[in-house]
Amino acid sequence: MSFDKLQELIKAKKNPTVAGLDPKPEYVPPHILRASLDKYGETLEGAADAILQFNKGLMDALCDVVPAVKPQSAYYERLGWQGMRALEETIRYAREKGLFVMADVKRGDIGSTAQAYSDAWLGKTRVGSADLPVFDADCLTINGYMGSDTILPFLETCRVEDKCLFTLVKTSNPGSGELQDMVAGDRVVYQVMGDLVQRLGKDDIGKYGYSRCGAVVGATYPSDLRALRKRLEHTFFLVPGYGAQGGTAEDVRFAFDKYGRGAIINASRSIMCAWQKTGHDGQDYQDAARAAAEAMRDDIKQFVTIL
Ligand SMILES: O=c1ccn([C@@H]2O[C@H](COP(=O)(O)O)[C@@H](O)[C@H]2O)c(=O)[nH]1
Repeated sequence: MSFDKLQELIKAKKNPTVAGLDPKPEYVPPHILRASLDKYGETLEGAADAILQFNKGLMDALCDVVPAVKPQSAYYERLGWQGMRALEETIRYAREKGLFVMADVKRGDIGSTAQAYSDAWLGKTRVGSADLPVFDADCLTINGYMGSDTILPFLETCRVEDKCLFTLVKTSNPGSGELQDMVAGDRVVYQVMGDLVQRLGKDDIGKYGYSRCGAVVGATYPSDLRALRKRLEHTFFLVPGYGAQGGTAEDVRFAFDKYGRGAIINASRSIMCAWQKTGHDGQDYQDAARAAAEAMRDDIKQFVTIL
């Protein structure tokens, strides 16, 4: 069970947080960006090289503090195929460093296309008689709002490959309530989605009590987070929205079960861009990122004890 592996890494590092890798060239310290642009010019290749070097430096600094990284595919896609190559190399490097890789791609489509996405991100692509891993993440975010036929192909790949998923349930953005909070019979839409996620995962529960089918639940709606934790006892949560979006440790404490398990809290910009607040031109970006990740861990530890 892949959430078992994640839970064990969380316990070993005493840290239920994940560092987001959402790199824009503007977030890369000037000395790294300059070196890549000198080598490749002001090109997509230059920008992709810069974000890859930045990611590697961040992972070197963070790999003994955080259990996981969450690269957000959009920041790599915007640099074309060179960006996607940087993402593939980022994932490979993370795995070499013993980090659990959560690819944030929020994919979802009809069953046959969902299968192709899950081959690409979690499984293997068949070429002749060979089955070839592609991005090979440990875990994936998906958008399951097209229904169970979208989620099931991903879940089947997870079962075969011993991996796991996070499906969007109640997202952290200001407009999430426009659709997700709509009343649907005796429930609201995000509760319907949460119940579906829990039902689809229920036959494959790991040793810590969680299925392979997790949920994304934002830190920015703490009362919904608290109610969902009670409602979805077998569903592991990915909780974005801490830090840059205003979520606090007091808010995210509701994501955990009584053993301090069942959730991982994400922060991206507040870790990656920590160097921009130190006034040292980015030469200290690794120390700054590490200090930000340790501060987040210690902040959450005030409210959550991991057993
Ligand atoms: O509801 C959601 C779902 C996903 N995200 C993603 O998490 C990070 C948050 O980044 P910060 O810089 O820590 O705000 C980003 O990759 C989002 O795409 C989310 O924020 N909310």
